[in-house]
This record gives sequence, C-alpha cells and structure tokens, in this order.
Amino acid sequence: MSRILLLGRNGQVGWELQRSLAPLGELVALDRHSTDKDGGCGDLGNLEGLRRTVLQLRPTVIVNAAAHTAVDQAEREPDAAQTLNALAPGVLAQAAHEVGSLLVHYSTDYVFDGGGTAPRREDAPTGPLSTYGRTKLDGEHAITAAGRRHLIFRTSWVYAARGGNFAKTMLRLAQERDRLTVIDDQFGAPTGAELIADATAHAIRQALRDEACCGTYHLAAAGETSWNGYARFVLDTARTLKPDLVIQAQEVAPVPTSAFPTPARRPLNSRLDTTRFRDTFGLHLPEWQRGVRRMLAEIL
Ligand SMILES: NC(=O)C1=CN([C@@H]2O[C@H](COP(=O)(O)OP(=O)(O)OC[C@H]3O[C@@H](n4cnc5c(N)ncnc54)[C@H](OP(=O)(O)O)[C@@H]3O)[C@@H](O)[C@H]2O)C=CC1
Ligand SMILES: Cc1cn([C@H]2C[C@H](O)[C@@H](COP(=O)(O)OP(=O)(O)O[C@H]3O[C@@H](C)C(=O)[C@@H](O)[C@H]3O)O2)c(=O)[nH]c1=O
Repeated sequence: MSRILLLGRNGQVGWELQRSLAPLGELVALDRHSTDKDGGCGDLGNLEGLRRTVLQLRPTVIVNAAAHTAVDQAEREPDAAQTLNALAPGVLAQAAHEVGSLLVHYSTDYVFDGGGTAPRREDAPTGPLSTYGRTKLDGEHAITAAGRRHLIFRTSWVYAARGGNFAKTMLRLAQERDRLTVIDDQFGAPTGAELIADATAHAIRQALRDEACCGTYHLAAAGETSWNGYARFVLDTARTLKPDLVIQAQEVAPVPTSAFPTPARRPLNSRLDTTRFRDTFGLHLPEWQRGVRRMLAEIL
C-alpha cells in the first residue's frame, strides 16, 4: 500500500489534495505547525526537520503544496521566500532520492517574463520578474538537479472555495466600493484548486505505473482572460447566482499595468500551453469559467 506525505494541507491546493489523495493510500497530511508528535515536521522553514520527516516516514509519494505565495510580500522578505520556495523543495528532492519517493511539486506562470502573446510550453525560456517567480524557478531547478523522478506542475491564478484569492478579493471590494480598477493587459487562466488536486491524483496513479510520465507539466484550465475579464465574470456570475447580494461597484474600470503599481512585477502573458499534460495524462482540462462558477455557487 502506498504512503503519501502531503505538505501544506491547509492551503487552497493542499485542502483539495486531502480529498483527492485519500483513495491512493495512507495519507499523512501536515501543515507548518505539525510536530513529530503527530507524525512529523511540516514546517518548510525547518529544513533539517523536513528531511528527518521524509527519512522516517519513507513515503511512496511526497506532495508539496506548501509555498511562500504572497507575491508582493516576497519582495520585502526574499530570504524567507527563497527558503520556502527553493531550499525546502531541494531538501525534499534530496530526501526523496534517498528513500525512493516520487516527489510532486507545484510551480507557477510567474517563472516566465510574460513577453509575447502565445501560450508557453514547458521548454520555453524562463525569466522571472519577481522574487516569488525567481524563488519558484530556483525550486524547480533544485528538484530537477536532484535527479530523482518527480512531477512539477506549473499552474496559474489559483482559486478555491477555501482560502484567499483574487476572486474573493474582487467580491469583497465590490461590496465596499462604487468602482473597481483592474488591470486588463495581463492574460492567463484562472485555475481551480479542485481541478489541480484531481489532476494530481490522476497523474500520480499513472506516474507510479510508468516512470516515463515524470517531468514538468503545465496544468491550467482552458481558455484565457485578463484580470479585468476575470473580475467582471466573478461579479456578473455572483449577481446571477445571488440576486439579493449587495454589489456596490457599478464599474470594473480597465487599467494598464502601468496604472496599477505593485511591489512585484507580474508577467503580461501568463498563458500556459497544456498540450503536454493532456497528451501524457489524457485528461480534459475544462474552460476556466466552469470552475469559477462552481466555486462561487459554493461560497455565495
Ligand atoms: N495561488 C496561486 O495563484 C498559485 C499558486 N501556485 C503554486 O501552487 C502551490 C499551492 O498554492 P496555493 O494552494 O494557492 O497556496 P496557498 O497560499 O493557498 O497555500 C500555501 C500553503 O503553504 C503554507 N505554508 C506557508 N509557509 C509555510 C511553512 N513555513 N511551512 C509549511 N507550510 C507553509 C501555508 O500555510 P498557512 O495556511 O499556515 O499560511 C499555506 O497553507 C504553491 O506551490 C504555489 O506556488 C502556482 C500558481 C498560482
Ligand atoms: C486587488 C487588485 C489587483 N489587481 C491586479 C494586480 C495583479 O496584477 C493582479 C492579481 O493580483 P493578486 O495580487 O490578487 O494576484 P497575485 O498574487 O499576483 O496572483 C498570483 O499568485 C501567485 C501565487 C501565482 O503563482 C500566480 O499564478 C498568480 O495567481 O490583479 C488590480 O488590477 N486591481 C485590484 O483591485
């Protein structure tokens, strides 16, 4: 029977993984507060504890859903971001190598520089614009350098019913303000944690049977929108699903990136080409609107 070690169990993706991974075997799900007493150390900042956890548990699969995901905050605390997003995945990869585990990890569209308009393939040149993107890319490199079989899923614009995300921010702001200003020149695909978790479980099953499936994959919902288009869709759908919801904002004004300065630069083109994922795992990735609608129906 497989033993699966899940790190970051309380995040958007981690929470959904608890559900999707449970049928695969014995699941040991940790968060940053988990200590030896309840089955290991789940703090990505404690590199020695993390390593000990893997060596003691000897899991068949390690799924790392924990990360430093506060994009602007990472500019102020690059060392913390580097430890969580780069050093910890490196330690996990090395320990996985020692005990023979398959390591599953998540990365981001923010490893790219956002040039052009075409969806990026996995082998496209990277060029992160932010500390978050750079540290996530360092994490990818640390995993591939360890030389053990792994799955790295680069995804984008993640949302879930549980946890904080852009869609929920828009819903909150639209109830407080008359007008929202939202960038309309950054493009990507909002991707549900539920979809990521289901696809991960499916891919793990396949990778345990067939080592050739290992590597880096783009895993994102189909279609594309801008943050502005996403915000409009969220508010329009919310109005339809819950007509008595008081939405103050009458306008979601489109603005260019230059008019919305943030500490971290974000890519203009976050489109991910998911052909490799589809061809390898044979899974249909639905249009982004479907999951967003479902999430809104759940939370409203
Ligand atoms: N969110 C997004 O838009 C995107 C995310 N990704 C990647 O997907 C993965 C999952 O992201 P998502 O679920 O959205 O992220 P969340 O921010 O929802 O969850 C991240 C989790 O990491 C945990 N964490 C933070 N610091 C530590 C630590 N020191 N030790 C252990 N756990 C820690 C957090 O714990 P706590 O709850 O206690 O803070 C949280 O549960 C990440 O690798 C992320 O980089 C990729 C593309 C887009
Ligand atoms: C709140 C707000 C944001 N924006 C812009 C800023 C930014 O360009 C974009 C998204 O803002 P956020 O800060 O919510 O999202 P951000 O934290 O940049 O989201 C990213 O998170 C990391 C973890 C990832 O890996 C990425 O795929 C991506 O999902 O929307 C507006 O234009 N108006 C607003 O009112």
